[in-house]
Amino acid sequence: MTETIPLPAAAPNRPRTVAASPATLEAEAVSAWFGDHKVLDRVSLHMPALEVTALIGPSGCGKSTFLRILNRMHELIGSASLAGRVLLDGEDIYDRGRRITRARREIGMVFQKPNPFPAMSLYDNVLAGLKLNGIKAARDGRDDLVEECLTKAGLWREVKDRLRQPGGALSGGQQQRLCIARSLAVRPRVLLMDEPCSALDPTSTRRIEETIADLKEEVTIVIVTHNMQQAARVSDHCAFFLAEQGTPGVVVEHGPTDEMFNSPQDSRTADYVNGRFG
Ligand SMILES: Nc1ncnc2c1ncn2[C@@H]1O[C@H](COP(=O)(O)OP(=O)(O)OP(=O)(O)O)[C@@H](O)[C@H]1O
Repeated sequence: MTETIPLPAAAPNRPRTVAASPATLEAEAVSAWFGDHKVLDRVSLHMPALEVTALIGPSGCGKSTFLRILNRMHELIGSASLAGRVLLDGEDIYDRGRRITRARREIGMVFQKPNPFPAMSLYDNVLAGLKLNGIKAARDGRDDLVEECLTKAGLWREVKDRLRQPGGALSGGQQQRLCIARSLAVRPRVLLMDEPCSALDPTSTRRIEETIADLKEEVTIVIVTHNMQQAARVSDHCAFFLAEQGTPGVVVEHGPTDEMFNSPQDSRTADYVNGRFG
């Protein structure tokens, strides 16, 4: 089925439309398996609208698996299964009556490694998600949509005079911002980011962090990061995941980021955020 999404008005000096409406995500008792290997055990987490939630924890504790469950990408893996519920503003994204494509459109994902279409123009890269999601953008609104998304992703000024160049011609950090622009074009309500800066240099990392700060006004953000300084800089809330001695990952503690870093309740959280393990 083809859908049409609201595009910016074409008139000059128009106010920019902000069509996205950030939503609260709620995970309720989420467990996950690959075959009979249980990797998450009853994870419940409130991820509020208009805020950035960081998922932190040592390698292999299930952060990426949890993130992929939040937009129904987990089920793409043949051996994968799950239990529990994920609510987007109170509606279960796994409800039988709900289309999987709707969850993927409303809850976008930015990956660790920037993945623009390298031979496709910057302009078409931004619009690529629309086609993939079966969304029709009116021809006369496309220029405005491309400008709007590149502006929100903090890339417009750097690329506005070379929109016909290929995506692969950009630096790694610019490619990652192009991917963010592509995600924004379908007006997601939540943006999931899986270690979006781990392949980037410190300057590009800082630019992405600035972009995250700007975006949280219009899209709920959930980010996985191994970088504790980054979690402290960008997030409002943090959840600390841990899988001890072969047991499935659980959330040991979650709460406002400053409390998690300055006065954690659990000694394992304190040890982790202070770099004593992981
Ligand atoms: N496709 C898969 N098939 C089988 N097992 C998997 C698959 N993906 C992840 N796992 C297992 O699930 C567990 C959790 O992995 P996951 O990648 O979610 O952890 P993580 O906390 O994101 O790790 P990292 O920080 O290293 O990315 C690990 O034991 C991992 O080996």
